[in-house]
Amino acid sequence: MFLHNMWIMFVDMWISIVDIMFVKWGSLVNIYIIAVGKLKEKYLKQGIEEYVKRLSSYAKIDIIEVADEKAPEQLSEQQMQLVKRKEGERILTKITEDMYVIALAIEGKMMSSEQFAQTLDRLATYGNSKIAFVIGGSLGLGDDVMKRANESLSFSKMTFPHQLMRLILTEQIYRAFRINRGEPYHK
Ligand SMILES: C[S@@+](CC[C@H](N)C(=O)[O-])C[C@H]1O[C@@H](n2cnc3c(N)ncnc32)[C@H](O)[C@@H]1O
Repeated sequence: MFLHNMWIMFVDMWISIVDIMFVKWGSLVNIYIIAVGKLKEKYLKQGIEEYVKRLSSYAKIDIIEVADEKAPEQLSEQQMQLVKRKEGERILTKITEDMYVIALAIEGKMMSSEQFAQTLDRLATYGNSKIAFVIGGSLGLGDDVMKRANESLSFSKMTFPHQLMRLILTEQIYRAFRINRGEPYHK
């Protein structure tokens, strides 16, 4: 009986280790990029496709687009809030309970590529196999999405167009996996 219990414990422990390694090293990491609006520019599409292809050996990447609201120049503060709320509702329907959500926001936390790589590594180590990055529309992300986010990430104090942000993000995720694997990557 004692030996039997020891054997079960050993097998359980081994399964947990294998699970952690799978999640940590990519095979079970699912990355979602939830973005407002359609990607129109061909050169951006090509760039993103290239990084998604390169990333496929590390993780599964899903890019989920939600429709944007029309946001003409002369909107009142209230109308802008409404646009962000409607877009936010669409974003939230794509987020499941088990996702770790990182909202991209200018006022979010800035980090180096190495720190970003460590963040992804830490998430994978602690079993977060579903990581969702959220990119807002032309007016940014609404309060409800920011509340749901586990953390927010800034790529600088500058404002980037949301379509370009997708390309920058996919490149940085790819760079992070290369850093975490200790694989060469041009500086
Ligand atoms: C055109 S920007 C929105 C600008 C809007 N005025 C704001 O303050 O959020 C569209 C989206 O791209 C992302 N974005 C743009 N610049 C960023 C930056 N420097 N860091 C992180 N995300 C950024 C954010 O998700 C933002 O919601």
